[in-house]
Amino acid sequence: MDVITLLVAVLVNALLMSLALAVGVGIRARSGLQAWQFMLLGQAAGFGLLIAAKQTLPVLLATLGVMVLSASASAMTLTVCRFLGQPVPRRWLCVVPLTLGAAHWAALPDQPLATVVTNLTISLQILWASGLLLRGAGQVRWRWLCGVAAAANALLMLGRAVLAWGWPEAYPRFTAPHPLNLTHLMLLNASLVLGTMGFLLAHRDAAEQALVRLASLDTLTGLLNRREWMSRAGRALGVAGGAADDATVLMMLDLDHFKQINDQRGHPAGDEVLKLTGEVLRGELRASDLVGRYGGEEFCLLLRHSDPDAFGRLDMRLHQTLRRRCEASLGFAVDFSAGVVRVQPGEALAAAIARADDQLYRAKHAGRGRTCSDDGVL
Ligand SMILES: Nc1nc2c(ncn2[C@@H]2O[C@H](COP(=O)(O)OP(=O)(O)OP(=O)(O)O)[C@@H](O)[C@H]2O)c(=O)[nH]1
Repeated sequence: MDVITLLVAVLVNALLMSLALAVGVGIRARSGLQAWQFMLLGQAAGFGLLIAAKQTLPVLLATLGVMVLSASASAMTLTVCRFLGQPVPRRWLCVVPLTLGAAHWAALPDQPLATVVTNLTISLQILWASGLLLRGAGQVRWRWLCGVAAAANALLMLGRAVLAWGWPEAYPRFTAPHPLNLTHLMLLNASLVLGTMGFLLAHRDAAEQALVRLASLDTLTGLLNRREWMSRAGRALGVAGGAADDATVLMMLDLDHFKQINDQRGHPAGDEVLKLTGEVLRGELRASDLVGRYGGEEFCLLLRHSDPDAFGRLDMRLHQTLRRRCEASLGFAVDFSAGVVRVQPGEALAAAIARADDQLYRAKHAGRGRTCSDDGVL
């Protein structure tokens, strides 16, 4: 087994995986997988240039090869940042390959020094990406897979830098048939495959999470949709065990004259009102409260540990804030009617909703813009 054969194997492997990703998953701009495709292409191009440098223009092609490999390591960090939703350190990702190119060019008359500079820089780049993956990886398997594969690869590169620095005669250059070179290239091949598998898993996880979000959230307001609210409220009330405490309050809320808003100002204005209502509800309620869009212009709230005074103040704030926000953003005020009940211990969710709906009906008939209750919540 010689180093050039292994290098060609890495090149072909990286090219094929990049192609397979493009064909299988497509090319979606700014996605993590797209950055990984760049990483794979960078590996193929970088090693291609290093092999070509053996035949012609050694200094120029080797320097270009080193820069491309460093850019490929930057693409790995970009991949990780995109999958983890972290800010991308763009400047660093560009500056490091350019600086390495200049340093390699300057150092090249001294081959061991060029090897040290190259291996040290790229190994630190890869360790950076691997650190991002492994820090706080918890139970996320793809992070361990990609992080450990990258770290092993980086550590062997670091070993090369140390050898070239301390024992230049024993480690002349990266194409020498040294056991470290052979081990590194085999491990690099494996780490590219494992990395591709890991990031495909990450891609699948992200798609799964997006589906769960889509299935549980109302797309217009960002609140829980009816099905998800019912299921969470049912659980919160402990339907089976009748665990509702006597300070659990259920509120059904319906925007007033909403049809008129749609008819007179257009459907988009109606949608804006719904979005603002979602924002007001999210802004005014506690994280422990459950709020959902029940349907159309109707919303439902389940509030735990709500005493009458606190609920009265919240109710007033909701009416005032919605009127004020609509006035400020849309130029007209919108109010709502609501019915509120205290959930009885052991009461089924559907029964509490029906009682709150009766109170809502009362509020509409009493002139709208108010909240009604018949069991002392207000
Ligand atoms: N813009 C918009 N309108 C919606 C949406 N969902 C339901 N609606 C409209 O909401 C309106 C509800 O009208 P109604 O049930 O008569 O209620 P209302 O006009 O608010 O009357 P009151 O509740 O009695 O004050 C209908 O015109 C629906 O088309 C939506 O997602 N966007």
